[in-house]
Amino acid sequence: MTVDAKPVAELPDPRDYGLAVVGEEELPAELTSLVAEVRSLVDAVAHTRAGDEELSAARASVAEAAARLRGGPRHEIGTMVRHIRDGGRVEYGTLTNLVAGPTNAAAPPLRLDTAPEGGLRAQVRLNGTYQGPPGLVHGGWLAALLDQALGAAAGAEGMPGLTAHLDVDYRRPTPLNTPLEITSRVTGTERRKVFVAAEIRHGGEVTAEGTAVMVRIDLPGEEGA
Ligand SMILES: CCCCCCCC/C=C\CCCCCCCC(=O)SCCNC(=O)CCNC(=O)[C@H](O)C(C)(C)COP(=O)(O)OP(=O)(O)OC[C@H]1O[C@@H](n2cnc3c(N)ncnc32)[C@H](O)[C@@H]1OP(=O)(O)O
Repeated sequence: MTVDAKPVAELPDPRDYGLAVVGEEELPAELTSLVAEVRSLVDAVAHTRAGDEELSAARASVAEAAARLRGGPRHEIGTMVRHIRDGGRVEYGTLTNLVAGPTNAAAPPLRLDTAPEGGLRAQVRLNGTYQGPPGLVHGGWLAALLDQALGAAAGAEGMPGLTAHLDVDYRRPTPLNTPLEITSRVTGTERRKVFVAAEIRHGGEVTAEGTAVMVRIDLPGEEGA
């Protein structure tokens, strides 16, 4: 279904919306490796069986690290990050996006690239901190992954927007600690609505799939278009 399609030829520049932008390549390697270390820390804390002495020493180290970082210069909330993806495609996302933000240690993170068959594709492996039922990925988290892949598919076609409606079907249990494939694409447009579809697969089988209506953000100067 493609009615009144209005894809934006050029990606909107978040600076036109008054948002700060940082290039992914400008993030210090020390910061990205710190984020990776914290991801590993969260997993280690979640599953540790250490004794009181070890736990107390670890708590003191973590508190000291947090104190070092808390007072320093910070990116403001809403700062966007510019990624250069395969083939030179430019993508903007929020720096601390819960699913894909490169400085968010709570994000896996998800990196979506252009798929040869069209749309976007990513591989992700979720550790035990994404657990819902025993040994399985939390359903709310699967919905978050799908939402991100759906929004990014619209964004990749120059139609960034907000999710107005999200439908998720859980087809099979999704295991932890194993490669998952995520795919997404635009299936149609109607005025400001962008229809998108996405799947999560394990071993080639769909474990969860979703569709959404994204409502395209008005570009400055085209309100009501
Ligand atoms: C800022 C600059 C950025 C620049 C570059 C960015 C690049 C980024 C690219 C890519 C990465 C993105 C990855 C993100 C992924 C995660 C996404 C999220 O988590 S989004 C957070 C959760 N969602 C919300 O918080 C929305 C809350 N809702 C709203 O704000 C409004 O309801 C909104 C904007 C969705 C619509 O409000 P209205 O006033 O603008 O528009 P109306 O006139 O109501 O609707 C427009 C059309 O949409 C339909 N519509 C509205 N709500 C619907 C619904 N729930 N279901 C179905 N259709 C709906 C309406 O019926 C209308 O359709 P008709 O043209 O008349 O046919």
